[in-house]
Amino acid sequence: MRVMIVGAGAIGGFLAAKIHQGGHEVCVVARGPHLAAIQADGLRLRSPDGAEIIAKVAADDGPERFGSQDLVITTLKAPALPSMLPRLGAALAAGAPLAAAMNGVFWWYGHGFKVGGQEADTRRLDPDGALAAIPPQRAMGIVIHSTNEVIAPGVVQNRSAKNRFVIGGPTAESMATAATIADALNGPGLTMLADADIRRVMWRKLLRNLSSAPASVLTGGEAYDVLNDPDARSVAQALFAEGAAVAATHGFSELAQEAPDVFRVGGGARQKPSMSQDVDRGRPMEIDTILRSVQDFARQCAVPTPTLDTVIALVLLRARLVGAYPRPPAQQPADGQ
Ligand SMILES: NC(=O)C1=CN([C@@H]2O[C@H](COP(=O)(O)OP(=O)(O)OC[C@H]3O[C@@H](n4cnc5c(N)ncnc54)[C@H](OP(=O)(O)O)[C@@H]3O)[C@@H](O)[C@H]2O)C=CC1
Ligand SMILES: CC(C)(CO)C(=O)C(=O)O
Repeated sequence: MRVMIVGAGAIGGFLAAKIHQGGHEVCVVARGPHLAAIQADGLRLRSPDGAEIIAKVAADDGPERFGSQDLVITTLKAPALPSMLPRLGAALAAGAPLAAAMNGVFWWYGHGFKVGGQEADTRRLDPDGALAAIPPQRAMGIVIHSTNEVIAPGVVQNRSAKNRFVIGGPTAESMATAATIADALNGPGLTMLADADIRRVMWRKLLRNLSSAPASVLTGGEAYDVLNDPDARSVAQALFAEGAAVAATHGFSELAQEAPDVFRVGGGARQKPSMSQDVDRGRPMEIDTILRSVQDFARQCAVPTPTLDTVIALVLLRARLVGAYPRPPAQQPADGQ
């Protein structure tokens, strides 16, 4: 299979190395010193035990020169996807599916998915309509259960004992394609499973991100700190409960029962959630896909979310102060100020 990974950072680097190891033809789109290191020495993936694989993959700063692919996986942070899309024409020309491996709500989530007689409100995720150009039968999402970080240019450190990726899409046709992709990619080095109920899988992960990421953004703590501090933990539990109440209006009421697992003593990664790493680096944050989309769903179904509303307001301010989220037009400073 010819597979392109667009935005081969932490997650994309893991996937590229593993898919390459599985015998597929892999090319990656990256940039800066990370790209230069991949081009010079290959993509290096380190396991938690220190073992390393080096994947000699083709790499460039754009997708254009690689030509048509059988599968395009984007592992860009969500805010970067719309501006990349117009550049993917050649890669997608032969009808390749586009799978987004990401946290949060997929832009296609509402396609054919009614909540109280209305399509779920995902307008915030595609305000300019760029992503709507992807035909739903070729649109896919990958839910990630794997922790990785780019620790040096060209070097990805994996930090999970188990790494599991779950793929699915919004239509019967995209689900059939997702099953074919999972068959092709799943193997000893990579767990890639298809799930026809991908929205449920998405929510399970989303509730975990939603619970721990905001307090980490606001306090600088790791996910472990947020989930084990007696005071911050109650904020995380309230966020989980509100998110689970929203998920229930979408038909996923059993997810509320997972709270004891999420909040078991000693749980939570010994690493800052990626949204918190982004605010530290002043990089565009996935606030719309992980937080505000859930708030939009809540408003559509009249579910009260007082804790979520409060933390979103504070996270937005923190993000705006470091330039990681746009200010509303009314708050743009006047010339000369
Ligand atoms: N890391 C993790 O452990 C987990 C991440 N996720 C999710 O996975 C998704 C990907 O996250 P992650 O891998 O951590 O993110 P990274 O920032 O590590 O990877 C994204 C990569 O895309 C690159 N990039 C951005 N724009 C362009 C462009 N125009 N051209 C070329 N390269 C570009 C970035 O470069 P640059 O660095 O220069 O911006 C970066 O290397 C997110 O949705 C995240 O929430 C989910 C579970 C765990
Ligand atoms: C790895 C994990 C689960 C940590 O919260 C994550 O999804 C993230 O960093 O966004």
